[in-house]
Amino acid sequence: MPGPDIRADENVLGEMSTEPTTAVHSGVEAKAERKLTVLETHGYILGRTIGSGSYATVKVASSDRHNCQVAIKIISKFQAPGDYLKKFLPREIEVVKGLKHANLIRFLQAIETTHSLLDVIRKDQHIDELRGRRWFRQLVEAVEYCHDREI
Ligand SMILES: Nc1ncnc2c1ncn2[C@@H]1O[C@H](COP(=O)(O)OP(=O)(O)OP(=O)(O)O)[C@@H](O)[C@H]1O
Repeated sequence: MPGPDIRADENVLGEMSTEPTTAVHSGVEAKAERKLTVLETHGYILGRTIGSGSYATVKVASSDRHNCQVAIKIISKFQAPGDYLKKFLPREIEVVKGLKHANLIRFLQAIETTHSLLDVIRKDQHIDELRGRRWFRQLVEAVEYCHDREI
């Protein structure tokens, strides 16, 4: 993996939420505020795309914590094959983690995100009855649990 001028490398598994939301602050002025993305909560401000591979998109970002620019490798767990996620990617991370040389990229961290129900529906588009029934049961059980506690 090349990295001529960007020395840090970041592996991100999963997808990031970019959906905006609004929050109302107490005080004189009510101000609209955007929900932070997963990367922003880790102190990274995402920039332009600098490359793409078979299963990843690589973007440049600035890091508050590291006080430098980093490369962020974003991998969709929906799109990448199981073999890559379970075998090749962990191996790549292990190898890169062990590299400590002035002229090579340095691995900083991996962030794995989980998928929301909306992500699954967007991807699969059609939810079969078996899955729909299972999810609905889980939902009803959770609501019942809350109701039992008078919530
Ligand atoms: N640390 C980095 N610094 C700068 N650019 C990078 C860095 N890592 C990756 N890139 C850029 O992103 C591209 C995609 O990288 P990625 O590791 O996903 O795939 P690849 O190794 O090029 O190919 P493949 O997916 O087939 O193994 C690279 O070709 C390179 O241009």
